[in-house]
Amino acid sequence: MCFPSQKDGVLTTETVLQYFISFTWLRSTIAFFQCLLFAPQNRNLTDVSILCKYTHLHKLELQNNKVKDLSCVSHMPALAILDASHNEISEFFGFQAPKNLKVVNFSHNRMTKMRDLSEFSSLSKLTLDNNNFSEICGLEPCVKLTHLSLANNKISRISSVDKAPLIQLNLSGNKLTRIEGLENQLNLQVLDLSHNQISSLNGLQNIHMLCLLNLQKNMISEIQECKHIRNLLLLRDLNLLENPVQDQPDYRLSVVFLLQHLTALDQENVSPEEKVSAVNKYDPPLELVAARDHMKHLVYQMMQPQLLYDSTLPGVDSPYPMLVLTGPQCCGKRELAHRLCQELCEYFAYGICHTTRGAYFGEEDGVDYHFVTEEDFQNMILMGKFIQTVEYAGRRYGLSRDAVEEVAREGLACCVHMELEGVLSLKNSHFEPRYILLIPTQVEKYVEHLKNRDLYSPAQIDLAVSRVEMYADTNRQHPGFFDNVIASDDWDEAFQTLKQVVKEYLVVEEPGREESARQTGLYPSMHIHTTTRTKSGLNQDWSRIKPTPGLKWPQNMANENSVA
Ligand SMILES: Nc1ncnc2c1ncn2[C@@H]1O[C@H](COP(=O)(O)OP(=O)(O)OP(=O)(O)O)[C@@H](O)[C@H]1O
Repeated sequence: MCFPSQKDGVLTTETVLQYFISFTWLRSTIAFFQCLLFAPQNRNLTDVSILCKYTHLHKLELQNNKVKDLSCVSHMPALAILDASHNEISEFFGFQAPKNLKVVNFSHNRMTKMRDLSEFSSLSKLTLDNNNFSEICGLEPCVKLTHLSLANNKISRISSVDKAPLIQLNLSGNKLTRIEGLENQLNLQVLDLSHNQISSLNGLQNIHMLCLLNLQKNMISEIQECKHIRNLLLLRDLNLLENPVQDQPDYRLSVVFLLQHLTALDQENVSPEEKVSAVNKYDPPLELVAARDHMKHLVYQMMQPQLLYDSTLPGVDSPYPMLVLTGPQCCGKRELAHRLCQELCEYFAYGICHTTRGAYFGEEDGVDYHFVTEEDFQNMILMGKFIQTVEYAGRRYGLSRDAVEEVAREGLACCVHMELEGVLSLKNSHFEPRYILLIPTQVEKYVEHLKNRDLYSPAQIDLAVSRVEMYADTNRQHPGFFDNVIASDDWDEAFQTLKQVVKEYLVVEEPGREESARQTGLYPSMHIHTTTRTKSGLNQDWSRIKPTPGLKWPQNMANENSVA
């Protein structure tokens, strides 16, 4: 389009005057031009040299012309804002520096090489999109540069931006293969690295102010890459569209789980429901795990032909007496369970769980555990054999109905040891055991003990130690959840306390008669002391039992043998 005053793309005085906007400020009584705006856009201008005369220009907008030479800017010492986008300029800052030049837009030009910008240290916003730069350089002196955009160039490395206090950086549409040189960008809030060939998010760990990260159309293929940005707690908006990672199963839920502070992922809001589903899937609360476990075994059990378990029938007044020792791995509960079953063998027998882990040296199949294969364990689940199961350190453990039943048939109460997840699951069942927590109170001693066992890797030791607090916390948060809590630092002491506690449960009547009864084969009546609690810690009774070793308990034994 040609203007009357514009001949062959040459800017003339008439045109200049047409587009001037001037502000007059009064300082004392003298009026003078302080700031001028000029906007001859879309005019096919090729020559703007006439602007040399306008030395007071504050803002110059020349976008969408055909300007090649910007040397006129050398005569504008007051220039603060320069927009020369969509022109044909090939020289990068080919003019003397206006002292206060702050904002420059050279996008859509023909620039190929950056140069040292020492004279342009006031620059705060620099837009260089759609040029032909293959390297970022010369920006070190720009210590006020907060916005830098170099989209759609040919840059293959991030460099030279170390000292710039960037808030926004756009390097979309380049040839980047990795994220580097951003370690010191502590203020960066918006980062656009879309349309590159980046395959890892490594390098973003330190950018703690980052709020928006665009990585659309890159080469990120692993969900685990999100771990590099997991600690960026201000990150709200992440775009991973058109990356191979999107083909991973459960991609969205996994990312939402790993980055729970996100409010938008791939240009879609992350809903609270999604966050809950993600947590329930990847780190479900213990209660949920237990409820699922219980439900699973109940369903599989119901699918089997129903058996009448005469020894462990539930009853409102007569729940089967059972003792559960719980606590972190290797806190001594297993040893104490065995010892208790030996010393109080007329009341208790050890409930042998199943496990998929291999036997340790000295362990016996059918004594410590039933050692089974993964496949056998799975089949047992499908056959409805288990009351509860857990996965611990990659191995599976389960208490079978038969294990309890075997003990019950002997007229004894079953004593088992298990982790907290097992307790939670068991609390959903009709069994109403006594739960005794054995907890290490001296962590160093506990660690020492774990190490001395020579069985556990450092990761396993860390896991076990980290769970001590979980037990303590459960005890604090849910008073009554455990019937008793015993410090397990010294196993002998712990055993004495345990025995005493258990004897308090078992109120043996007329102890003097015990010996004569034994001699005559008649056992004293004994009942388990009644206290008030429930599955969650309130109102549960242990029924009175009268064990007759070697004999099968009658179905309604508890009622028959109740001691008034
Ligand atoms: N059926 C079960 N349900 C829940 N937890 C169980 C079950 N059986 C065993 N466990 C627990 O799983 C954890 C790992 O058991 P494992 O026997 O492999 O450990 P360990 O190294 O011998 O330690 P510990 O001396 O505590 O048994 C232990 O804390 C154990 O009590």
